[in-house]
Amino acid sequence: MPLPAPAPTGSDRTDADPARPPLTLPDLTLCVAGRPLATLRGLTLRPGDVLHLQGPNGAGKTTLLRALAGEQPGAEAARIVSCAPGSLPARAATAWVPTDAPLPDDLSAGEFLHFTAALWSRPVAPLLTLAGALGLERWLDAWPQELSRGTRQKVALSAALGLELPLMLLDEPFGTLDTASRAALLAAVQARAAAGGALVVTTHGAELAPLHPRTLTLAPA
Ligand SMILES: Nc1ncnc2c1ncn2[C@@H]1O[C@H](COP(=O)(O)OP(=O)(O)OP(=O)(O)O)[C@@H](O)[C@H]1O
Repeated sequence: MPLPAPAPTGSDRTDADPARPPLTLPDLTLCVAGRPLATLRGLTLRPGDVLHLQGPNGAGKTTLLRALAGEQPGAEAARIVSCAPGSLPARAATAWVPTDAPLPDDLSAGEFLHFTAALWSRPVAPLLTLAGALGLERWLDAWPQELSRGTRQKVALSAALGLELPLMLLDEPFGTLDTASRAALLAAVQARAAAGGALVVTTHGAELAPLHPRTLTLAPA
């Protein structure tokens, strides 16, 4: 399950720090099952950067995000807050929202937001504020199985963005959202960046264009 992750404590705490860029990606070849998939030119994401990760279907966008989240090999050379992907400090600094993010069956949407905030030792207010902006008030007492796909995604996005971690990895976050919710999500992404968060966002569309993001296009290896 992408969220929650271990709660950061003591020296693991990774609030935005310009001296520790949220993400450093060297030139690397992304491999899946031992086969080269895509090549990346190196980049460093600093607090406030929004990176639009783009490329055709099958280029490896999701694979790269999963590797950065520490869920599979492939990006061992990357550094997240100066630490290896999958390490505790890296995971403590990263909010990862895949497409169709799973939610626990035994928590209502609101309970999930409270649980996530408590696990990360963060205030729940930002998570609830985002949930409100995404129109989730009437769904906070509902179980995941009662929610539509887009509504579940809004819950996961509210949890991830509301934690206000240094790095957010969002895979096709606009894909299941209605028009009003897309605008609310774009505003939330912009606010996180303005507050010093760094975000990597995949989308085939032009939703991020108003933010003038940096871009990284995956090229076949
Ligand atoms: N665990 C795996 N084993 C083998 N092949 C895999 C594995 N994971 C992904 N792939 C392959 O890697 C390629 C890249 O997939 P990925 O989902 O990362 O692409 P994407 O750029 O996100 O595509 P889309 O735009 O369709 O979401 C695909 O050909 C996929 O089948």
